[in-house]
Amino acid sequence: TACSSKYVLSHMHPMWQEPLAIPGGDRQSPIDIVVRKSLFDPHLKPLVPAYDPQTCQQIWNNGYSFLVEYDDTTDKSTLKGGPLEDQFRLCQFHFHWGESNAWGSEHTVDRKLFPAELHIVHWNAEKYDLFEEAVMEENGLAVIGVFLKIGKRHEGLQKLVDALPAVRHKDSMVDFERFNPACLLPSNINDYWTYHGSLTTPPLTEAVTWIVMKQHIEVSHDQLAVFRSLLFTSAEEEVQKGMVNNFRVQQPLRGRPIRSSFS
Ligand SMILES: NS(=O)(=O)c1ccc(S(=O)(=O)c2ccccc2)s1
Ligand SMILES: [Zn+2]
Repeated sequence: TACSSKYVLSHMHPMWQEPLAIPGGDRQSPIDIVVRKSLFDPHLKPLVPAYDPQTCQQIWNNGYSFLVEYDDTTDKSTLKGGPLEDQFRLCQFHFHWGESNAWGSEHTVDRKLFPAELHIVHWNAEKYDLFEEAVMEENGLAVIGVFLKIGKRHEGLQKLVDALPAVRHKDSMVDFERFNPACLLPSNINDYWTYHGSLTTPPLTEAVTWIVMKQHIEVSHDQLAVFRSLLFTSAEEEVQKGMVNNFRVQQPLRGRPIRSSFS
């Protein structure tokens, strides 16, 4: 793939070697959100996530992060409103985090780094028949980003944390049921920034309407420590590598507007 999984030895050693050039790559993610350069857009609507926890299927380690995957063959779990013109289907959520609480998020706000970031991934099932199609289209995906801070224990997250030891190695998977990702959203989901960008892991396609929440959620130090107990490597590999710093380096804004739903 464009980005091999080699380590880049740098201060924050993100996970992989950056490709030299992405075809047409002037809408890459993540970015730094410069608050004073974002533009309040009064036409942005409230976001309407409607998730059915019964569509939750499994949790697995794909060697980049751990993902909780949902049945996206029906419109039972959807996202609409906000900057979106169509109705999108929930397909998975995952996180990015650091080896220390000093960094780990992919997006930053006025250069402020958070210890981790949640991504809830949806695809445009109104315009496309398959996820694989949507991934290649500019209005194909919508990802909600939520920053995590270290603080009080997140009760909703604990069910997920308790399942992580079962998916310690790359390619391990276990059933996971009745988890509603809405419990991971901040209390105020009406304050967000939105811009057009890309996937932050291969294939890095510029298919994403990003919706980054202004309000963070809190998780405990111990909960985030369990994320760091996961491994990038499969059980067979002799050298085990801890799954940390699985974030991409920030990308140039290239003049893109960042709109805010709040003034
Ligand atoms: N970090 S991120 O939210 O930008 C992201 C990266 C990859 C995905 S994907 O799982 O949708 C996907 C998409 C295409 C191929 C494989 C996985 S979402
Ligand atoms: Zn992500």
